[in-house]
Amino acid sequence: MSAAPVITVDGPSGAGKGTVSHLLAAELGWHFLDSGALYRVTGQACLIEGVSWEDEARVAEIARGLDVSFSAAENGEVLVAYKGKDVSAAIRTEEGGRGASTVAAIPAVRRALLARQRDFRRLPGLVADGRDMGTVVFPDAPLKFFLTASAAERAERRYKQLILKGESVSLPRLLEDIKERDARDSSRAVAPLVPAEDAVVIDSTGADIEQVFAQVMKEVTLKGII
Ligand SMILES: Nc1ncnc2c1ncn2[C@@H]1O[C@H](COP(=O)(O)OP(=O)(O)O)[C@@H](O)[C@H]1O
Ligand SMILES: Nc1ccn([C@@H]2O[C@H](COP(=O)(O)OP(=O)(O)O)[C@@H](O)[C@H]2O)c(=O)n1
Repeated sequence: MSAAPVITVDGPSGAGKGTVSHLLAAELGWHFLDSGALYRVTGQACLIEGVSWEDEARVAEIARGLDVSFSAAENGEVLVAYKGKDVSAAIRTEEGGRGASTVAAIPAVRRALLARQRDFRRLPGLVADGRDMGTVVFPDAPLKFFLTASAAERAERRYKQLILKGESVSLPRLLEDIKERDARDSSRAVAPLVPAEDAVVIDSTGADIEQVFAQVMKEVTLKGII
């Protein structure tokens, strides 16, 4: 039997990857991989276990043995647990994002999480959201997207999202954070954030979710996936 098909959705923070990937997985009835959540849980596990994000050997050890589980809440939201304890809210904070991008720069951490990500590939198909889904984890995916938008617009989207969750955040600080994270993700030696050569690049600056999703569905149809 041939491997299940994969559609990859990569791009920087706040580009709309999670939103578009969820919509696409629901539309196709496919599985969904939130690879960022694995890096976020690794960062969170370090905080819980008292391991510094900079201690590469110990962080890699945590990633190798990561006791993480995903389940669906009654309201349809995805619950993420570490050692059986709900960490869904903690991993989505600004600090959670910083931790994730710090531990994600450690090559041994990326190696440790590779097989775990590939295990999500199951029939009828997988939508995979991340930074290196199309370049490293699923290079043979038949359809790859790279979503992007200006840093200012992505910071504003993130600002609204965190304010709605009741976090007190400042827009200038978020913009700095996004630029810092872009630089760290793009310049790291292993699996840097770059579009795959065969990716469809969509810049959503000034476009709303419906417009972006329509563009994505057009490509899905062109590829004959539906
Ligand atoms: N094209 C868009 N226009 C406006 N807001 C968007 C768009 N795409 C996503 N958003 C909003 O921006 C925020 C970040 O989107 P998200 O999908 O979490 O991005 P990513 O997964 O790339 O970090 C969410 O609140 C989402 O509703
Ligand atoms: N495939 C992936 C996914 C996330 N990451 C890292 O994990 C961090 C958090 O990822 P995310 O997708 O949850 O974050 P957002 O794009 O939603 O801000 C990113 O800043 C990346 O540094 C990665 O390196 N590779």
